[in-house]
Amino acid sequence: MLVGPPGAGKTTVGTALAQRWQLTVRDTDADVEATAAKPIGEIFVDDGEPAFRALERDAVARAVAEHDGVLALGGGAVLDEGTQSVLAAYREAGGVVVFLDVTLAHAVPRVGLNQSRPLLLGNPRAQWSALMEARRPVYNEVATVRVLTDGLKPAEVAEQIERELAGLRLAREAGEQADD
Ligand SMILES: Nc1ncnc2c1ncn2[C@@H]1O[C@H](COP(=O)(O)OP(=O)(O)OP(=O)(O)O)[C@@H](O)[C@H]1O
Ligand SMILES: O=C(O)C1=C[C@@H](O)[C@@H](O)[C@H](O)C1
Ligand SMILES: [Mg+2]
Repeated sequence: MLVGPPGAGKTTVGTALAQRWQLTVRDTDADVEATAAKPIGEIFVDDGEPAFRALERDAVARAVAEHDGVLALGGGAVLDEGTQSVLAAYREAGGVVVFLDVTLAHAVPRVGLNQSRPLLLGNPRAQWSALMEARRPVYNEVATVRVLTDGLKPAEVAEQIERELAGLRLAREAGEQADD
């Protein structure tokens, strides 16, 4: 499962990982849009952020229950307490949550002025910065591992995630042997 701020590359890297591992990727933003039958920007304008967050909460719970593959979460999904419990259960069951990290200087060119991110409208730089300052502790809290994506191509991020997963697997196996 990939979490992180807008522009971290959750959708892009999630797709790359799914291709590498011959799995499918599920993106909760796409699920919310399918449920609402309109783009995220329109949900925010027509129905407001609380309505979007309620759809997102359900989308994450359904995705975790139904999908056995790569999961990319919407950037703000982890703020919801119900979702935090779902993620805790996911980790408890052996699922790995990866915090795709990125700094402002690298995130802004990636998100650009794209109108599809309603929370960044106006001043994307200031909005992204404020949002990340508030969320960074939450991303760290819910994640099993953190991967800094600055200066890395999506394929290189995917390789770094594979290395982190291999390290985790070794640590878990060593822990199991120590328990025996
Ligand atoms: N490591 C990277 N290096 C350069 N560009 C990247 C990288 N990862 C993603 N991008 C580009 O940045 C843009 C945003 O990426 P993406 O949509 O995957 O981010 P996201 O984390 O899913 O954002 P959101 O939270 O808004 O869904 C895309 O144009 C993508 O091609
Ligand atoms: O960071 C956020 O709060 C968001 C990120 C996107 O993935 C979308 O879920 C939406 O634009 C809100
Ligand atoms: Mg995305």
